[in-house]
Amino acid sequence: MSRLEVRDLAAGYRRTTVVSGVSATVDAGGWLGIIGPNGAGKSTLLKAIAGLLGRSGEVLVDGRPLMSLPRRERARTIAYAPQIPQLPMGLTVTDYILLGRTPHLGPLGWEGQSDLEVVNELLTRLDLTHLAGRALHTLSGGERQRTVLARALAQRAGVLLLDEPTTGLDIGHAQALLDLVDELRTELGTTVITTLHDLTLAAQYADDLLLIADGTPAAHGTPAEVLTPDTLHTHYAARTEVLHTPHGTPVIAPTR
Ligand SMILES: Nc1ncnc2c1ncn2[C@@H]1O[C@H](COP(=O)(O)OP(=O)(O)OP(=O)(O)O)[C@@H](O)[C@H]1O
Repeated sequence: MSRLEVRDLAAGYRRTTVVSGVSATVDAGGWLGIIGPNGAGKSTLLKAIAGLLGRSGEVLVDGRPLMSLPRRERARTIAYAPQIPQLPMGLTVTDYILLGRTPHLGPLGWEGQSDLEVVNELLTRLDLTHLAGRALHTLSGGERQRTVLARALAQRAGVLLLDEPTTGLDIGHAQALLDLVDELRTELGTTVITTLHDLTLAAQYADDLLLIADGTPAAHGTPAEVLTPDTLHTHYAARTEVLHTPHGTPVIAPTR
């Protein structure tokens, strides 16, 4: 169970600041969706939270600064799946997902039965079992995407950061993935932050949404509070109608 707190975070590349003024708290088992137009800084923010970019401000997990944790403990604390991963192409799907277990292996680095069970469950849940022995470079885009997510989920970290996890996935595989993440947060108390372009999916899974525009927070609240036609017009230059499911969840319909 991990509570994540981001305090006045700013980050960028070389001398250019891309995101700034970001503060947010995600309770243990909570789900924060980061949304915003192309180039707004969502991926940069996620990388900065993961500790992969130079930044100012603070990221605390259960009150402890993330960067103060030893490397191995940090890997058990926070897992990150990038939008465009660099893959070691020679590996098989199973061996690649097993890499996610590295922070949990014993001193000799051998994987045990419990590690293999975690990997097998993910292969099943993400519809990858038939590809278990395939080399990564032979996978389709959606298969590769599910494999990358499986590796991040195998890490069983308390905080899960997923950058556009449904990109390239068909609607069924996208739902299966988000359902699995949702189960992890209810069963294990995993705290989740995802960037998502699909605003309807974001509204269905996240407790809260943080809208980033031009590198700064433009709106933060429940999906119903953030996803209004006015906000979408202002920040996305989009024409939309906001419908609602019988449960009251917003459904974003583009209009002509
Ligand atoms: N490695 C980099 N070096 C320099 N600038 C970068 C780098 N990566 C991203 N940027 C710039 O930072 C800004 C924010 O990029 P980022 O990828 O965080 O946006 P995003 O909101 O995730 O966009 P998208 O929705 O298009 O994926 C953009 O102007 C981008 O060109």
